[in-house]
Amino acid sequence: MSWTKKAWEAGYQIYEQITSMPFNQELIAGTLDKEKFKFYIAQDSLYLAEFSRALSLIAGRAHHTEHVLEFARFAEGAVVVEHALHAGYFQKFGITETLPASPSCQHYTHYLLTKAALAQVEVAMAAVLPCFWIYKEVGDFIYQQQQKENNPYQEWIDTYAGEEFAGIVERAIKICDEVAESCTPAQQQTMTDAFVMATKLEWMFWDSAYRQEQWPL
Ligand SMILES: Cc1ncc(CN)c(N)n1
Repeated sequence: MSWTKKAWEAGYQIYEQITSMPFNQELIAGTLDKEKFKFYIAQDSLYLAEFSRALSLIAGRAHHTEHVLEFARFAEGAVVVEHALHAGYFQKFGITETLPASPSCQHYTHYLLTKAALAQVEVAMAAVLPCFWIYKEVGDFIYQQQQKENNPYQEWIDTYAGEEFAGIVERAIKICDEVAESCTPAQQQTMTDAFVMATKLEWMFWDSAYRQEQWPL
């Protein structure tokens, strides 16, 4: 079995819990409170800037030239394509102020940056994979389930359920399988642990947006 199949199985229960979260169920119905979505988009903008830095770090540490180039393209895509989506929502919902990163956003971005800078590069690649793969699966799930016309969150759904994003995710999965082949079983387990941890952090990010999480102090 390929490493990515094993990793997906290891994180599958968390993925299922993500699809049933109120944030995503209400996104499907188009009933999600705009304030919660605004909070999510503002935090996600902060997230994407750091995610792009993590991808750039991985690009610089990758062993194969093709992987260097792919991660550099992923880094560009996170800022150019996904940020464009956010810019549209910033305008649509009149988001002007820059908020500080929430505890969950900060925790997640620091986790990715730490792995990108300090972990074995294959583990760093595994840590960022849920950021691609979970979003694609959640995007597809929401797209298939959506019931409402004129969903205010349609652009978001279309981006993550779209073909362009699917192509990027396919490439990220392929690279992880390629690099996992040269890892020992113990290293592959460390990759899986990083994949599962990042999947949990995805759950926390959505949960924190729904609660509009604040710093206690
Ligand atoms: C928190 C989070 N994770 C992943 C993605 C998709 N790159 C995102 N936009 N935001």
